[in-house]
Amino acid sequence: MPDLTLTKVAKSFGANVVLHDLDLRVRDGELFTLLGPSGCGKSTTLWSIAGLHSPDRGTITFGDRVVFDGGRIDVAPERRNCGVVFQSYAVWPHLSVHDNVAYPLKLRKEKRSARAARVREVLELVELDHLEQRYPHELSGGQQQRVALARALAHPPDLLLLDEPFSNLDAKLRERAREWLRALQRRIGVTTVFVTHDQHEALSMSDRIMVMDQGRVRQIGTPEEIYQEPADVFVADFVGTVNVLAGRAVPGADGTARVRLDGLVRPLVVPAGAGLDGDVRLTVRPERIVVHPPSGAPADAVNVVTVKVRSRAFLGDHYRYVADLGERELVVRTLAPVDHGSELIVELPPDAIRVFGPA
Ligand SMILES: Nc1ncnc2c1ncn2[C@@H]1O[C@H](COP(=O)(O)OP(=O)(O)OP(=O)(O)O)[C@@H](O)[C@H]1O
Repeated sequence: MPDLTLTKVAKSFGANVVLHDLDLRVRDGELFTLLGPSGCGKSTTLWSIAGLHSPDRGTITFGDRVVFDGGRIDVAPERRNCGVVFQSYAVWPHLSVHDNVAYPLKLRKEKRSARAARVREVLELVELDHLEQRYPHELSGGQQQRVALARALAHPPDLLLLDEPFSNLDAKLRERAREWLRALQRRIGVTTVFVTHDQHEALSMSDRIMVMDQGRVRQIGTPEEIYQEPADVFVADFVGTVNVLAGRAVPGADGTARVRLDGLVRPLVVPAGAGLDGDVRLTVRPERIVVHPPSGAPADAVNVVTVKVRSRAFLGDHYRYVADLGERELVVRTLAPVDHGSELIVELPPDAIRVFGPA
């Protein structure tokens, strides 16, 4: 399977600039996810790769094959050899499962016997071989989506392109579908570009994620890098839950870095070397905040503050509290049950804090 490279791909619809000189490289065999809010240009990127949109500028290559080059080269979608699955199942209602999957092979004029063998093979792959003669209306949503996937794989594609393929499935089924697809993708090793606006989906399935915002790349990294080392506040906030606290850096005489927050008596100690100056924003994940018992925090704990619980939600495996921290709110995630209105002694460990510039 080839690498996929996009170089300075730009696309506008009228005055609306949807992709700003996008650069990305998907490695051979990788499951690469485009993640971002609605309208950020994920589908436009995927469609440009598939050849369903022509970018205004830029280059797209599959390995050393140029499929798009500034309009001089624009290989037709059916010659790019991409398997594409969209959000809507887009299986033909009047064709059986077998005939849906056989269709692309028929178009390619493959021999009947080879066709039948390949259909059987991909239906086994998606675990639908026992439903070969059924029609789409006799299948569940998840099964229809697997038919669409089998059809995309029927003629082995160089690239598999998936645009929110699970969004019509309910939460439980979706979770199973993710695991199943990830295992299948690993097994067949097809280079895959996956579009979603669901951070959990992106984190759980991807080798690497590209976070997009308004047609620009915010960050490309592994799920761990994106979550633990976000490039900016947008990424930190879009992927997972994060507390964003605006404050002002104060130079520490002892070489440590500190940030003063309105309403807090003592400035917070933040990681040294954070390059602090003037207005800053701090981020801290709710699960990194340590909750101490009412008897208090150990003497060596830093950034210990008492906060008042304003609301609480029991979420089965943890409680989520929203508490007042000075003049702002702090989301805390913990197993400890605490009443609404009571006080919590919390610690914001410096290594859980990341420092960014002002908004
Ligand atoms: N054919 C089109 N004509 C005009 N504008 C379009 C067209 N397709 C997309 N757009 C606009 O381009 C922008 C990006 O759309 P795109 O579908 O790529 O976003 P997305 O990130 O996939 O969003 P979603 O998650 O909602 O599908 C949006 O502002 C959208 O309205």
